[in-house]
Amino acid sequence: HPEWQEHARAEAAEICLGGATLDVDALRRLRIITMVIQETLRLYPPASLMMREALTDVKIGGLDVPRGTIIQVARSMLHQDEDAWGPNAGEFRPDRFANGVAAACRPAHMYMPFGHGPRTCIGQNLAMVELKVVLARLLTRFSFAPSPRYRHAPVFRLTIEPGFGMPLVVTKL
Ligand code: HEM
Repeated sequence: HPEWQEHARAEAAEICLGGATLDVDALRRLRIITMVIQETLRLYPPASLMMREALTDVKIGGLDVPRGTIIQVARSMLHQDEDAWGPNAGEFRPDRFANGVAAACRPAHMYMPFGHGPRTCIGQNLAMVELKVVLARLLTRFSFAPSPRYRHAPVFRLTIEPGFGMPLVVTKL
């Protein structure tokens, strides 16, 4: 999606002007980069399975779930459900997050790359800061394109990964 790479680079260039420190205020202003990260974590949630054990007998909708059952939910199914996200759920459209997660899908907790509830990811803010800093710094120095050898084949190992690696053509700007 070279057009989004360009938008993200323009934003990074403006905010990192003259090697400016990426402090809290600067990170907050990286709106396009935040949307690009959110959309990437939607389509390819690295931690793809959510697992929960029923501690008591419980009824979920019309389903009787006995105590001790392990329930696994595939995050990518929640993240691509057209009822929640609309007919373009399968497309890479970072602008769906322009007005926040609550406006991007209904109900809002259908988006959960970092999990949900009391055991939600403790490192999510650190992860978002790292991703924003690394992307902003790299985008102002280099441009990226997939190598002709790249084959799009996401696979589930412990996390969702590119099945045959991620060879890139990196050009110094
Ligand atoms: C993009 C990066 C990351 C993703 C997608 C991610 C995703 C997740 C998910 C889905 C869970 C399970 C939440 C649940 O069951 O509801 C989790 C738990 C956890 N994550 Fe992350 N995580 C990321 C980065 C990090 C980082 C940077 C740290 C630490 C520095 C971290 C530490 C943890 C810990 C300790 C838990 C267990 C929390 C608990 O059970 O109470 N994660 N993460």
